[in-house]
Amino acid sequence: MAGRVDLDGNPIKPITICMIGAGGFIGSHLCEKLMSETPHKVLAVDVSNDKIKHLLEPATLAWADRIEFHRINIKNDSRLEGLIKMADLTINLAAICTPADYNTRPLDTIYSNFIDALPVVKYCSENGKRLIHFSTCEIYGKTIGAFLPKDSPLRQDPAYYVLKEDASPCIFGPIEKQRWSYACAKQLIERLIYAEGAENGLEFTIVRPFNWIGPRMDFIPGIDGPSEGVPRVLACFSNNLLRREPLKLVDGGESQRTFIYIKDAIEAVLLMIENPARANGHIFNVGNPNNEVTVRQLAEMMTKVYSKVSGESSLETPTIDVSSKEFYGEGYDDSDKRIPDMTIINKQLAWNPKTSLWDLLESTLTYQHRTYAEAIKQAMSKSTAN
Ligand SMILES: NC(=O)c1ccc[n+]([C@@H]2O[C@H](COP(=O)([O-])OP(=O)(O)OC[C@H]3O[C@@H](n4cnc5c(N)ncnc54)[C@H](O)[C@@H]3O)[C@@H](O)[C@H]2O)c1
Ligand SMILES: O=c1ccn([C@@H]2O[C@H](COP(=O)(O)OP(=O)(O)O[C@H]3OC[C@@H](O)[C@H](O)[C@H]3O)[C@@H](O)[C@H]2O)c(=O)[nH]1
Repeated sequence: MAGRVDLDGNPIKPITICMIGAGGFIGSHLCEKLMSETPHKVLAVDVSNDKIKHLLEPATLAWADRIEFHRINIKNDSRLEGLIKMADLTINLAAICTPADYNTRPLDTIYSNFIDALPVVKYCSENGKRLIHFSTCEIYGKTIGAFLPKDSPLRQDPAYYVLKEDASPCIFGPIEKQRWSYACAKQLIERLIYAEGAENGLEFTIVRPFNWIGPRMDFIPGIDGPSEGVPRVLACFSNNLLRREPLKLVDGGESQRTFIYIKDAIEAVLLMIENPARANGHIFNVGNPNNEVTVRQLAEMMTKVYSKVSGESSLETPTIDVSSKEFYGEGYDDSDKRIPDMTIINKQLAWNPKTSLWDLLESTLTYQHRTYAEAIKQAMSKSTAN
């Protein structure tokens, strides 16, 4: 760790980071990176620490004095301001961020993504502390191209679909499509942070993740999460593969996504943490434009990769179609296509993703198989015995 320098060749000084939502998917990978590769200290705030237990125990771990867990619900805990004051930088990851919740629990979604984030912004601004806030690629909503006729040649023109931080509009559906409650709440908190920067000098960076995936994402229903719960697509498809049931394609699986390996994305976040002069005042897309697939293609690729890593044959009927109403309920809607423009992050942080979709699925599904296959087998044999 000695002799670490930033992108401008200046030595990096150890800092204290208040990380809110540190016990989640992204937080767990960020904590791991900070502990193993940097001298920084983390005040890890979350309601749960299951995903970072391996970093907290035993007390003999090399970094034991650099990470502290605080079980705090930021909705109602007066200790939050003290922790933000103690830190040099606050990173806010806390949110409800699974699409199945957006249309079924819109109030919780809006409170979590807007109201609960307000005190964090306020404490940072009032105490002159830097903030890295996690927003989302959903902020772009639908592409302009989605409104063109299906056979329009303009649909092939990147001007109609590539998503640029400083140029693309935010296009959401009508209010009754409650899917957009999340994107809209994230948009308003972005605008508030931006305004705090403009009017009160808050030093901020906003991150817009584009479908980061990897180990520890969400939960496997009935194993380490509620049996009726619906996680994001990686965990849904992993669950289907582990149980040898067909993968469900919502509305034909035609939507497109670009997936990025969590470890590539974490490299970008570390650059933001350690290069404040280059990151402050910016909004960054963080994704992998080279890894675009339709959800159907993702299902096909995951089926192949899982068969390779588990040694099990694929099902004769690997996928089935399901309507969004049946799968998510009333008020669901979808983003059609998400390709991040990379100009700003390339220019400011000289960062690029590295891992192909096949490779990232191979390491992630190896983890899923190793972690869950046995537990699923036991749960399934128990339920057939009953
Ligand atoms: N993973 C992605 O691809 C992705 C994409 C776009 C945006 N994001 C954003 O990144 C952030 C982190 O996402 P993630 O994938 O790690 O999700 P996650 O659900 O795994 O992590 C969120 C964490 O925040 C915690 N949390 C929520 N409310 C809290 C509260 N009131 N008090 C304390 N802790 C609370 C949860 O317990 C959880 O551990 C979110 O803001 C999300 O909107 C993620
Ligand atoms: O079993 C499933 C699950 C999901 N899907 C589809 O797969 C696509 C991706 O779904 P995900 O659950 O990963 O979530 P989305 O990409 O739509 O949204 C995510 O985007 C970025 C973040 O802000 C959030 O983590 C989440 O809103 C959607 O089109 C969804 O309808 C299926 O076809 N089958």
